[in-house]
Amino acid sequence: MALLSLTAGQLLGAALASLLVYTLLHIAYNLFFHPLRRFPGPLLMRATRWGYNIKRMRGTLPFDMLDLHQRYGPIVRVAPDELAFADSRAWRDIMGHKIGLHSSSHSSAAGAGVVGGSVTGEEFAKWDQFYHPVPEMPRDIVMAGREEHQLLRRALSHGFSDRSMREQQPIIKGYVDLMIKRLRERAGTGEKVDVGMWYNFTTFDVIGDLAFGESFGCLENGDWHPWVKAIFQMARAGTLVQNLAGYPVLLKMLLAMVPTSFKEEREKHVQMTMDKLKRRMEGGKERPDLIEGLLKRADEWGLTLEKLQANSGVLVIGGSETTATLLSGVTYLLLTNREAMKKLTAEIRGAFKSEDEIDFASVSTLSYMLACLDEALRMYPPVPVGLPRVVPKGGANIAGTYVPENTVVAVHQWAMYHNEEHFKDPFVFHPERWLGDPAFAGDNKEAFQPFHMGPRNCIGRNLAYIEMRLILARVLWNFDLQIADDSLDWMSKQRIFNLWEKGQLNVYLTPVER
Ligand code: HEM
Repeated sequence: MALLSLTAGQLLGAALASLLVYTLLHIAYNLFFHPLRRFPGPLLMRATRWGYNIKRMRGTLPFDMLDLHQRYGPIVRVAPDELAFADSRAWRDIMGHKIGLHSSSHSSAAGAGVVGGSVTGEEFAKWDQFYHPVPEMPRDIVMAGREEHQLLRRALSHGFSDRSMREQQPIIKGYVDLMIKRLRERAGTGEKVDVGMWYNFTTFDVIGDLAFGESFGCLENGDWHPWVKAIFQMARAGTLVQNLAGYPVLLKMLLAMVPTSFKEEREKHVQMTMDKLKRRMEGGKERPDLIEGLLKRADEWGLTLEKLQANSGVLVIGGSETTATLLSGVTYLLLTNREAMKKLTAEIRGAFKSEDEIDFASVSTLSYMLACLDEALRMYPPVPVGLPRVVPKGGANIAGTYVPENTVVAVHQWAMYHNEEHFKDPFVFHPERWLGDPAFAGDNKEAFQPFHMGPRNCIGRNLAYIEMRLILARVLWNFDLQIADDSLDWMSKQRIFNLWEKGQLNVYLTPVER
């Protein structure tokens, strides 16, 4: 027995020693022989991916990226095989690589022009360890490979066209009406209201309806739907899964440790969305929503219900949390910049004679509001992290620098937009910078790509703008807002686990008497 345990002990020792030697050799390779060895970065990040992973787990990665760029310059080696770029040329080089396509403009149909474009060169693939860390999960449009992506994008683009959006107006307006009604019930009572939560309820109900044919009932019930709640609960766990994606054995062990109750809960949610989708399908294919285009092609392409459900789900996550985040951000920034709030309130209240006049077309004429939204997108980008791509075979030139194939590359939005190289007074809310104020003539607007560019840019960009404009206009038409003391440092105390961990944004609402 003693001999056996000694042998086992020796075996364990040998295994540990081999692991140690392997790790040291690996670190030595990363530091002295790796093709990226000439790029600057902190020792721990160049030596192992754990430097990066720890920052991600702490929820500070996007902020740390700014420090790293300030210390090491516009290209930083943030992991042995990964570079971060703070040079605006990198957007086009990474996202629009060798592709004769343009980034969408405010007036283009949700980037739909990109859909019809022809891809002539090698696209930078999305990095699976970030986008698809659990191989068993079905791929949706965001994580699909190039060919599948093109098909899905073409089918979905129909629902994002100007015409579809006009037809969706009554659906969206219905939820905004309900949001205002709910806020009115709570306004003027002296009770503070978590306005961020109400924005989330509204955008989830809107996109839930447009993607699944039914809302989540958040506004109706004044409460989070479990499916929506689960997204936030998953955010932190998601970063852990991403960190372990490079270690399949550890990842399997982690996934095996997930409690059965949690798995059951997840199954329940999947089933619930499947049921919603089935009801949507039974209602017929013709409905001016976001999923109609895909349903029409489902039979022809042999799309499974699972695939349809994954794509509806990603529309909800991609389209709701982002929009609600920006609405919370712009509200906070206006509440803490009284002059801007005064100007915007005057613009909205001076533009309309009655609330009925506030619609898709009329809100699009409010230029100060657009500047406020853009400035909020700069200071509080809903996608603050860098979304990693992989350099294709043969390598590529990015921002004037040759980068070898298989390198993971990303532009980190929050860090890019708070960099003085690109924006004057980056930590101050200045909507005027988007209105041609000469004081900001030196700003580098090319650096600003909150919806990304190229064939995989945000398909919902125009929908997002219209929704944000409509909701903000209606809120400021109806209420005077004052921030509650416990939310004064709302923005500065947040951390980021892919998504902003927003916390409550408490305000006092006073109905405007007319
Ligand atoms: C302020 C709001 C929004 C922001 C900042 C935003 C940002 C982005 C970004 C940065 C991407 C690129 C993701 C990547 O490279 O992997 C993206 C993709 C996408 N967004 Fe948005 N988004 C917003 C609103 C919306 C809305 C309202 C929808 C509609 C449901 C939507 C649906 C999508 C979809 C489906 C994709 C994937 C497109 C593709 O891969 O072809 N987004 N978004």
